[in-house]
Amino acid sequence: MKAMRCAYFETEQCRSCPEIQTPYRTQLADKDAATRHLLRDHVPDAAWHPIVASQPDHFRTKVKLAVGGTALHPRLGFIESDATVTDIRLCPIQDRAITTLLPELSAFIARASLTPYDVAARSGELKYLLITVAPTGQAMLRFVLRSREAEARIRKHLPALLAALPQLAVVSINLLPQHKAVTEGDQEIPLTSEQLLPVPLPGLTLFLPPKSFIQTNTQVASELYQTAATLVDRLSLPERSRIYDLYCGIGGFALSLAGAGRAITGVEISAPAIEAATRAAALLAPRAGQSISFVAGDALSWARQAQPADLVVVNPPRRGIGAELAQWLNTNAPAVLYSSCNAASLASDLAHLPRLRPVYAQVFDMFPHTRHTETLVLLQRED
Ligand SMILES: C[S@@+](CC[C@H](N)C(=O)[O-])C[C@H]1O[C@@H](n2cnc3c(N)ncnc32)[C@H](O)[C@@H]1O
Repeated sequence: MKAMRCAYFETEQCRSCPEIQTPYRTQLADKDAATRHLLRDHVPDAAWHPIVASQPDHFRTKVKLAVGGTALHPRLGFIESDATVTDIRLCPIQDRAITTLLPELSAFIARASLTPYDVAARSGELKYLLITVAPTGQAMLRFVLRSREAEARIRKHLPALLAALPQLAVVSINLLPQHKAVTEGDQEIPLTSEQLLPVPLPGLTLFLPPKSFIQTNTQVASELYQTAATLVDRLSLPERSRIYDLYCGIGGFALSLAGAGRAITGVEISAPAIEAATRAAALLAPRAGQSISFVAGDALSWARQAQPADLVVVNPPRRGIGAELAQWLNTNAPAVLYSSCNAASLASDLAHLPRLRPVYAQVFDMFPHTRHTETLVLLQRED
C-alpha cells in the first residue's frame, strides 16, 4: 500500500499528519510495536491482538477550522505561529461530508459579513467553525464567536443556509469572548430547534449535543465499541451483573454493552452528555433484567460511594484515571475494560492495578498519520 498524497503536507503548508508519507501498513506496524513496547512491563505478549486499521483517508468525522482572511475571502484551517490562518479546506483526511459543506459555509461567512477573528490584532468576530458529521451525512455546525455582535446577521441568513445545506441538522453559536488558546467557551446559543445530532452505529444510535465529546473517527470508534461488546459477552459475568462505564460521554460503551440481566450505570462530568445518553438508552430494545442509567458527576467521587461492580469500563481523557481511581478498581472490580487515548498514562495507571491481569489488548488506529493511538485492554482479577 502506497503512502497517501496530501498537497498541503507536500508543500509544507500543514504538518498535522507527520506520518502521512509513510505507507499506511508501515504506520500500523510501527504504531502497534511502539504501543506494545511502551506497555511491555504491564501487558504480556500473549494478550496482544492485531491492530485495528482505519480507512487511511476521509476518516475524520469532526473538525475544528480556524477562520482567517476576510469575510469576503475567508480561510478555513489552522492558526500558524505568526497568527495567520492556513486554508486546508480540501484536507484529505476529513470526511467528504465535511468537505462538501465548506464552499457554502464560506459563502455564508461573506453573506453574513462575519469578520474573521484576527488573533494578532485581537479584532473581528468569527474564531472557529466546529463541524461534526454522522454516518448519514447529517452535520452539526457551531460558530465560535467573540461576542453576540454577529448573531442577528447569522439568524437572518440561516434559513437560506439550511435550504442550501439540508444536512445541517444542528446549528449553534458558541461564545468565546476571552483571547485564549482554547477552542470553545461556556455559553452555547442554539440556532436550530434540534440540538442533538443522531449518530447511528450498528445496533444503536448515539445523540451528540453541541458541547460534548465524540470520538474523531466514527468507523474506528464503532469497531472499538463492538470489540468491547464481544469481549464482555465472552466474560462469565453473573446472571444479574452490575457494570459501570466511567467517563461515559454520550454513552458509546454503556449502550454497546446493554443486554439481558445487566444493570449498567454510566458516569460522566458533562450534564448535556448524560441527557443525550439517557435519550439514546430509551431507544434500545428492552430485555429482561436490563437497566441502563446515566449519572452526571465526577467519576472518582461517584466510584467512592458505589457498590463493587462485576465489570468497570473506563475511557478517561488523556491524563488517565489516576492512582486513586485505579486503586478503587483494584479493590472493587474483578474485571476492567480500559480504553485509552494515551498509552503513557495507561502504563502508569496499570501499575496501580496489581490484582488485575491484562488478558486482551489491542490498538485501534483512531488517528492515522499521527503517533496517537487508542488502546483497549481487558483486565481480570487473578485471585
Ligand atoms: C475520552 S472521552 C470518552 C467518552 C466516551 N467514553 C466515548 O467513547 O465517547 C472522556 C470523557 O470523560 C469526561 N470527563 C472528564 N473528566 C471527568 C471526570 N472527572 N469525571 C467524569 N467524566 C469526566 C469528558 O467529559 C469526556 O466525555
